[in-house]
Amino acid sequence: MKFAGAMDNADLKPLIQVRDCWKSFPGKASETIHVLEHVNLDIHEGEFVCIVGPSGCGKSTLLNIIGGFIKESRGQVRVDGSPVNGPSPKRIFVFQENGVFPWLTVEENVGFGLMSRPQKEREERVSHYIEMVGLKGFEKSYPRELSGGMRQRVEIARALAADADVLYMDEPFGALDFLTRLKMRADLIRIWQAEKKTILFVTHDIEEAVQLADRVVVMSRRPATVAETVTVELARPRDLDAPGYLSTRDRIFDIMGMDVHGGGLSQ
Ligand SMILES: Nc1ncnc2c1ncn2[C@@H]1O[C@H](COP(=O)(O)OP(=O)(O)OP(=O)(O)O)[C@@H](O)[C@H]1O
Repeated sequence: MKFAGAMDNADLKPLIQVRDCWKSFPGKASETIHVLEHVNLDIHEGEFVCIVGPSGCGKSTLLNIIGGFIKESRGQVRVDGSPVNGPSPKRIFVFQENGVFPWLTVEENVGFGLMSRPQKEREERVSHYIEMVGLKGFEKSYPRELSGGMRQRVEIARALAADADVLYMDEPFGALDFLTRLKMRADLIRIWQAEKKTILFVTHDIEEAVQLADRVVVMSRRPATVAETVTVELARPRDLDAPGYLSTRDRIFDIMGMDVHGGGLSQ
C-alpha cells in the first residue's frame, strides 16, 4: 500500500532530513536578510508534501537548499543519508511551463535527459510518459503550439522519464488558469500514485496544498521556520466540499493568521 500518513512512517528513516537549517542573504549595504531559521523537516519516501507560507517567507529558498541549488548558512540537509552538496539527476526540479526547451519537440524535450540510454529504451520511456501525461498525438509538436497546461505536462513527463526518485515542484501550476490547474492536480495525483515518487511541492495556494498533500508544512513569516505540519487524512480523490477538507483548509489559514471567513489577516 502507498504511504498513508506521517504517523505510519514514524519508525522509518526519512528520505529527506532538514536539521536546524538557517539561511541569510546579503542585502543592500551591510544589511543581512534573514530568511530561514531553525527549520527542521523530515520527508519520507513516497510522501507528497506541500510547503505553504506567507509570500516571500522563504519557501523557494528552502526548496532550493533541499534541491542542492543553494547552500544553507547553518544546519544540514541530508537526502538518502548523505549531505546535499549539489543537484542530482535522481532528484529533479519541475519548473513552471517555461522550463521546456522551445526549440525541441515534445518527444525531444521528454527524452532530453536520456541521451546516454540505448535508443530503444529511450523511445519506450518517452512514449510511455508522453501517454501518461496525456500528450499522445503531440509528440512532434513544438512548445509554441501547445497550451500552458500542455507545456507543463511536458515538464512533468521529462522529469518522470529521467527516472528521478524525487520531484521538487515550485509553484508548477502557478501560471495556469483555474480549470487547467484543477485538472493538472488530479493528473499529478494519478501519476504520483502510479509512479510512487516522493514529491515536495511549494505553493502559495492553501486549497491546492490540501487537495494534493499527505502533509502540509506551514511556514511562518520571515525569518521563517516551520510553524506547524498538518497531516491531511483524507482519502483521494478529495471532495472539496467535504467537512474534513474544509476544516483542514481552515486550520491552515488559522495557523497562518488568516481569517478565512472574514477575509485577510486576523491580527
Ligand atoms: N539570492 C538572493 N539574494 C538575496 N535575497 C534573496 C535571494 N533569494 C531570495 N531572497 C530573498 O529571500 C526571501 C525569501 O524568498 P523566497 O523566494 O524563498 O520566498 P517565497 O516564500 O518562495 O516567496 P513567494 O511566496 O513570493 O514565491 C525574499 O525576501 C527574497 O527577496
